[in-house]
Amino acid sequence: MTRPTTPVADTDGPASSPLDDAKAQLADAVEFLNLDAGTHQMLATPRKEVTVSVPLRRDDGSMELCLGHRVQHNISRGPAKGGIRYSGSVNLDEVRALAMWMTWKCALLDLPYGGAKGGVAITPENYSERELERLTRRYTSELIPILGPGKDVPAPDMGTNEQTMAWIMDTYSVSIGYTVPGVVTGKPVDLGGSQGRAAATSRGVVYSVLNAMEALDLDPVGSSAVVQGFGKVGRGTARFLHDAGVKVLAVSDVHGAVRNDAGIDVPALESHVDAEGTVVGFPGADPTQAGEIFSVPCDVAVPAAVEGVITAETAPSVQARLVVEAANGPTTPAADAVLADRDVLVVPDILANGGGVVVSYFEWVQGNQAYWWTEEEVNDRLRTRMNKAWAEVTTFARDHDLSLRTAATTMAVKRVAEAHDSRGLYP
Ligand SMILES: NC(=O)C1=CN([C@@H]2O[C@H](COP(=O)(O)OP(=O)(O)OC[C@H]3O[C@@H](n4cnc5c(N)ncnc54)[C@H](OP(=O)(O)O)[C@@H]3O)[C@@H](O)[C@H]2O)C=CC1
Ligand SMILES: O=C(O)CCC(=O)C(=O)O
Repeated sequence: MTRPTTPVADTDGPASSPLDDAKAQLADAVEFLNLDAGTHQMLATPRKEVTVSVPLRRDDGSMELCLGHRVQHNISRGPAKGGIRYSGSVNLDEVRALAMWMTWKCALLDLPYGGAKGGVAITPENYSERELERLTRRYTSELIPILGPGKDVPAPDMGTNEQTMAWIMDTYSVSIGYTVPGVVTGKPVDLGGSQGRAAATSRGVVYSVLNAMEALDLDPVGSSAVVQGFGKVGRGTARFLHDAGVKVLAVSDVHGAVRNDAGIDVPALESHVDAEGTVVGFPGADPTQAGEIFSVPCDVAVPAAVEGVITAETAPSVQARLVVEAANGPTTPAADAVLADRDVLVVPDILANGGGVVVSYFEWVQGNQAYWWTEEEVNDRLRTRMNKAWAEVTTFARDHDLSLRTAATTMAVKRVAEAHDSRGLYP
């Protein structure tokens, strides 16, 4: 199927940029913690940013210049950590926001990492596999001085996957002169990837859904959900919700959306997507407006695509009792306020989608020890970490009368600021 030139967005456009949103969330935490202006500025500013022009030889012999970025937002608690995104909408400010969210996510989940994100402004569907390999290798070569298992460890994000990580690992290793599996996570299992990493983000999202349902006294069996995005995260989330007895009423991707109020047969939809490359045309559901997916009446709405899709304008039409953020930054601060007024509980991205980086950490730990865990061990440890973070955030929110987002961000910011201070006065 041809990719639409204008992506199907669920709003008329974000009311604020992801970086504005991330900075507003940080400001709330800084205010609560009463941090000084200098510390606020330090936390609001990336420690290192690299922008590279990547010359790409297309298969037809022509040359194209692609712009790539890597932003290391913070390294106070350990090496920078975070995914690499390939998308036509990548820009430096977006990468800055995503890197800042990674810092808070790693701190919240108590991982020994700072935060980073990378991106290349290309639409991967428009490139052949050989072109993507050349692009990835050249982008990696440009970044080699700032990457490394103790410096900055990329992982997959939108538009990238295990294969991308294998190319990065190989390019880095060839340059260093020996194999360095710990330079990336989210690798193929036969190259030192972890069991359970591919499904970890979705699994963690569903643990968050189940924890939040328990808090709202909602029985998962027979409850209902909608999922925006049917990629690595959205697809697994829909599948695990289905497995937990939740009826998935609607899903969308960049091409459109499908809806079945009796509940979509998610495994059948997965087979359809494997064959057709999109949810559109699935015979077990009706076509519906992708832009209206969050107005479908249901218990849980899961944004699992891009930032800024729930805005002050669209939040009043959200029908769910719960929004669980599988995507990074899907809800703007103005939308948060609208949802709070309407008693819609929002489980924030840095908590809800933390399962991916938790298992990336497990992959890094296993690689460092050259000792591999079973998938069951990985999933058990993931669940323990997610449940611990859920308990900590909900307790902090209750004790201080904060939203889950402000509680989570505040806890994370406090940990990062304290790590910075502990390292001494002249770091
Ligand atoms: N991968 C990971 O481990 C983690 C990812 N995340 C976040 O989860 C989100 C999804 O990432 P991931 O699943 O890896 O990415 P993928 O590239 O695997 O999938 C993205 C999905 O979103 C769809 N999509 C893209 N733009 C839109 C749009 N405007 N409206 C509706 N659907 C859209 C895509 O459609 P199509 O298939 O048609 O292209 C695709 O189904 C991102 O916000 C990412 O940062 C967070 C934590 C970890
Ligand atoms: O696994 C990782 O290191 C990071 C995944 C990611 O990019 C994210 O959590 O947003």
